Amino acid sequence: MQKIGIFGGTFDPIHYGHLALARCMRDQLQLNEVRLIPTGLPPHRPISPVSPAQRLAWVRAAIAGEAGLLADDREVRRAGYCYTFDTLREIQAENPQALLVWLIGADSWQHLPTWHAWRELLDLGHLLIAARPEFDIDVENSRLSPDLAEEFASRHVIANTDTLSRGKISLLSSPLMPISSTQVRDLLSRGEDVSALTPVFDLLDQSGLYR
Ligand SMILES: Nc1ncnc2c1ncn2[C@@H]1O[C@H](COP(=O)(O)OP(=O)(O)OP(=O)(O)O)[C@@H](O)[C@H]1O
Ligand SMILES: O=C(O)c1ccc[n+]([C@@H]2O[C@H](COP(=O)([O-])O)[C@@H](O)[C@H]2O)c1
Repeated sequence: MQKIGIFGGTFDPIHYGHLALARCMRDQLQLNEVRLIPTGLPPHRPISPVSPAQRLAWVRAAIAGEAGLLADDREVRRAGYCYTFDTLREIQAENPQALLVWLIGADSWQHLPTWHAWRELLDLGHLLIAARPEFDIDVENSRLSPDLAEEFASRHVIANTDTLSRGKISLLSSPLMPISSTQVRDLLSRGEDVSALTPVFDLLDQSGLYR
């Protein structure tokens, strides 16, 4: 069965943490491809002054020539808010035989109950959650909403190539990466070197953005 990885983000800008996660899901779960999908108009955060087209261009540059990683521009082209539910449904309709395997970080996971049609969204693919420093994914943790803990308990499986299945949730076995777009933006605004944090440091520099 074809297995399509889906990794949505603001990518404002893309960094090595994003790349590591995309490679990790591709390799560990033997996905045919992983689509990085920069969001256009995000429903849950302030609009970035950096255009969707610019963020997409950096994603393209960051993954150029890398087998199995693709940039998908559908959310950049979409008019109105970008909901992951719509994105997964579209990709499934275009690939009726494929299994969708979608990834979010632990911070996004904590906020999932605020997402559009979040329970139905969980039925559309196999969700992978990536650990992130300072964001707990421990389902015993009292800060996790009871609704979310309940969904996790009923859907959780250990991720491997045999257990991948629609409607399931797994923790991705990925290294903890203390890196964020916020950190990249902050360093750039102070004129500091970000070459250790993102492969597109030279393009960021040339753009003059975030200064
Ligand atoms: N270092 C990381 N570890 C785990 N997950 C991450 C990491 N960086 C980003 N993610 C996840 O990748 C997805 C897209 O992230 P996004 O593009 O918002 O980057 P970000 O670094 O979180 O940005 P910002 O600092 O602007 O919030 C989100 O689900 C987020 O949780
Ligand atoms: O569908 C939703 O309601 C929804 C709400 C918040 C975030 N998302 C998606 O989650 C991904 C990560 O979002 P962010 O803000 O952490 O970059 C990105 O693809 C967003 O489109 C989706």
